Amino acid sequence: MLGYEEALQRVLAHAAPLPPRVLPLAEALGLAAAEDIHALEPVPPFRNAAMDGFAVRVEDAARGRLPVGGTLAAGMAHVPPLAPGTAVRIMTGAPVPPEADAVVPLEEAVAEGGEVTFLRPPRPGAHIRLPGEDIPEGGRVVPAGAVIRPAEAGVLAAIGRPTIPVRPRPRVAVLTTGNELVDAGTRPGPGQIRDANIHSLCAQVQAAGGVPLPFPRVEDTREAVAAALAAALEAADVVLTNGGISVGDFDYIKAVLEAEGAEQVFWRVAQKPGAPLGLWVLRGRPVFGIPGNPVAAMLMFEAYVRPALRSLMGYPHLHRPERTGTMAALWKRSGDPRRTEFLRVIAERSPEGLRVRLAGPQGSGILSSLVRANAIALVPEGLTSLTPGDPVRLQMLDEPEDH
Ligand SMILES: Nc1nc2c(c(=O)[nH]1)N[C@H]1C(S)=C(S)[C@@H](COP(=O)(O)OP(=O)(O)OC[C@H]3O[C@@H](n4cnc5c(N)ncnc54)[C@H](O)[C@@H]3O)O[C@H]1N2
Ligand code: MOO
Repeated sequence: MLGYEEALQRVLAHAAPLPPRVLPLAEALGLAAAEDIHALEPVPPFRNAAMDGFAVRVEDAARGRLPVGGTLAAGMAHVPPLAPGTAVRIMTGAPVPPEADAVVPLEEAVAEGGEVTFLRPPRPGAHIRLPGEDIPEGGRVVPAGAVIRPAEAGVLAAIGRPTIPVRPRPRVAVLTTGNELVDAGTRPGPGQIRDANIHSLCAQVQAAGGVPLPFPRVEDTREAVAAALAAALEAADVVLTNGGISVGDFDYIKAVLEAEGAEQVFWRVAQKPGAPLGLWVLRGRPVFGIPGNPVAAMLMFEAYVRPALRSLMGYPHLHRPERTGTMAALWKRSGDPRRTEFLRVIAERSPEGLRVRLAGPQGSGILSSLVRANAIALVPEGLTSLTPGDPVRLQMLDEPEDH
């Protein structure tokens, strides 16, 4: 059976960055630039004062008292020439007259009766900001793939780009299936349980940067599954189906996908939980068949869907930080050892490094132990136990992707 690493590679091979969209800066925040952005003009565009004070010629200022001829404010379109042997009051951001070669801050000047003297002679170029000293004309301000943060938004605005082509947020349809499910706000009747996964999966989509599209719950019939799938493919870039993907009598997802002519990328992976995970491509869109058990659903999202969404968004880093921890207690595998096992663990800093213990019982329906976990421990196939002191491969859940 297909292994975890190979399945992940196949997922990423079907998650090429989405076509760019030009978005206003505020909407582009957190998204990856789709192309290199260069400045068409220098920033700042003209010589201007870095301090409130006096614009002078250095040689005049060195001679002592100077008459003050007017005031230059930021935003003035026309700057009169600086007459020889005079100073002019100037405010931060105002254009510096071409004849001036220094600005003396107010704190270093004594102004009295229309004249000014300086505590010390200014250096040539003092407190004058030069055109292009921030960004030269033609300079690259944002490389393709860089994520737009507030600083990039500011720089882009400064070069006259109120919009930018970015990789957009993928719209992700989330379809939960199962006749036993009722809404979170409903008291379950006999045999019913609340639909936890629509909430956990939509939250995971949002946390990954995507736009969740929660669909009305899908009944366990072929017709209902087919209709929901068709609607989801209309509305979304990626479809997540949840439940109904195993071998039960009412598991219709796979059969419907096949009947619709979907290309199966894989179905079933040698892993626990999440063995029945599948990926199909239908009408050019990836459709993930995610197992219904609540922990399997969330872990499969974390292991496969989250990196895929990040890849669609053109992010440079797809994977959580990996560390090696040290097992603090015994863990014994139950069942077939020919599969990767994802354990919910708590990794705690200690002087010897990260000490790792289980976050609780590891059953596929026990979501509370995922609440406590801050890492996933990956146990490779073949290993039947971990004993105290054994090294263990960790993926850190609460830390941003770094590779
Ligand atoms: N004979 C076999 N039986 C099962 C196998 C197998 O290989 N052979 N695999 C098991 C594994 S592993 C899993 S995981 C499940 C996955 O099955 P499905 O994806 O078809 O999921 P369902 O049967 O629909 O549901 C499984 C379980 O999860 C509960 N569930 C489903 N959806 C939700 C939801 N939205 N919120 C909360 N809980 C949900 C559902 O009630 C079931 O208890 O199959 C095993 N069986
Ligand atoms: O693999 Mo299932 O996903 O254990 O619960």
